[in-house]
Amino acid sequence: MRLLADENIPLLDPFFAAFGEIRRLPGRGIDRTALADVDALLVRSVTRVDHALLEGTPVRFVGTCTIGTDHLDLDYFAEAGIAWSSAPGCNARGVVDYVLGAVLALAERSGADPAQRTYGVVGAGQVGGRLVEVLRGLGWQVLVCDPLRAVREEGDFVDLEEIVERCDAISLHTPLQRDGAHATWHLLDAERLRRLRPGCWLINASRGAVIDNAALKAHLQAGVDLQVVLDVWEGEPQVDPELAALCRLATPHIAGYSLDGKLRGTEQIYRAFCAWRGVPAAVRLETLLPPPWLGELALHGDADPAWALATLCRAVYDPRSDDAAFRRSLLGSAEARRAGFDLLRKHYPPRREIPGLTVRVAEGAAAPALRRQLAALGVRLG
Ligand SMILES: NC(=O)c1ccc[n+]([C@@H]2O[C@H](COP(=O)([O-])OP(=O)(O)OC[C@H]3O[C@@H](n4cnc5c(N)ncnc54)[C@H](O)[C@@H]3O)[C@@H](O)[C@H]2O)c1
Ligand SMILES: O=C(O)[C@H](O)[C@H](O)COP(=O)(O)O
Repeated sequence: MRLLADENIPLLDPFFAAFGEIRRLPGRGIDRTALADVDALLVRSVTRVDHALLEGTPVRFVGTCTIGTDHLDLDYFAEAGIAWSSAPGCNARGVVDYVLGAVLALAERSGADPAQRTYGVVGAGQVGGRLVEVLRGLGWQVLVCDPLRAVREEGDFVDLEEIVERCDAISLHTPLQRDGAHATWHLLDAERLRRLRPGCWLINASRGAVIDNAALKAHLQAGVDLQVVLDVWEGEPQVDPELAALCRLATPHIAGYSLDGKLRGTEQIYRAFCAWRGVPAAVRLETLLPPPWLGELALHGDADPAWALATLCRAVYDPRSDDAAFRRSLLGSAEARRAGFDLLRKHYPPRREIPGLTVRVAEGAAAPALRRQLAALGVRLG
């Protein structure tokens, strides 16, 4: 059996070497010629996998080690009888940690208390759903917009217009859907951007085109008070440096790039591949995932919970370092910027997730509040 894989997929050998030959290529370099004798294709999000790529090739299985599937032509797969799988939820926690880090950075910069804002989460699936749980667990006010969930289940959902009008921090977590009743392409268009509350924090770690980037740039250039954090960009890997300069935080589509999330992505595709082959999944991620690097910490029982929240989150991950590296990469030519976007992602420093922490809290006046907060963050209590 021959497998072709994006070279940025980690742990290919431990999970897939037993099945046959594994060839590796940059995800953007995978073409029909490379697939001429390939049975299974393993990608991340940068390879468009459709009729044009697969027609006439022997590929019968496609796995994407990512949450997003907007780069896959699923209708064509169904028509052509090609088995496929994505990795739902694999890096959702990485994105939650990114949003927390972004919120804390915006709060520090503006002097605002993050606990006093009204958060709006748009899209409450694997990522947004976890984010809502964490924010509400912290005792923060959160409005949730997810029209697809709203028709399926009881719950406290609001529409997008209410999010736009009432929230002073909005985080987008929808898939990119170009058409249909719940299309998300340019969900935040010029008109909705205009109606955002002054001083609003707007975070996009979903897909670039969920916000109309040209409209956003024009809006920011007009001097509107809007604090924007973008991890994803229309047209990436080409990023508009003028738009990036207008953002408070700008990163190269790495919100979900925790080491844990990337390895989970490969494992989930390995499991789907084994199921497709009809063989048991013998390799276990637990044996391959390194232990948390920041293991155990102790907090004084009188520690200020707001200080503890910021300190613990930042100790695990602070998106400002990714922002600084990305801004440096945007100084060169258009070609260098495009290459820089992919290089930063290819050589991304391993980062772990907040729930890997174990924290002991000594007895003290703030101990109950600290324990509640740690539980909300998903931290283990030692
Ligand atoms: N930046 C990153 O590194 C990164 C990492 C992971 C995922 N993502 C992106 O985030 C997206 C969300 O991930 P997920 O795992 O939560 O996906 P998911 O499919 O689990 O959840 C998406 C949610 O959005 C809702 N939704 C769909 N259309 C909507 C609309 N018009 N308005 C409001 N809600 C709508 C769905 O009902 C669903 O509950 C992915 O599709 C992917 O594009 C980005
Ligand atoms: O959809 C996802 O899982 C994320 O956007 C993921 O971070 C994409 O990873 P990439 O393909 O950019 O390596």
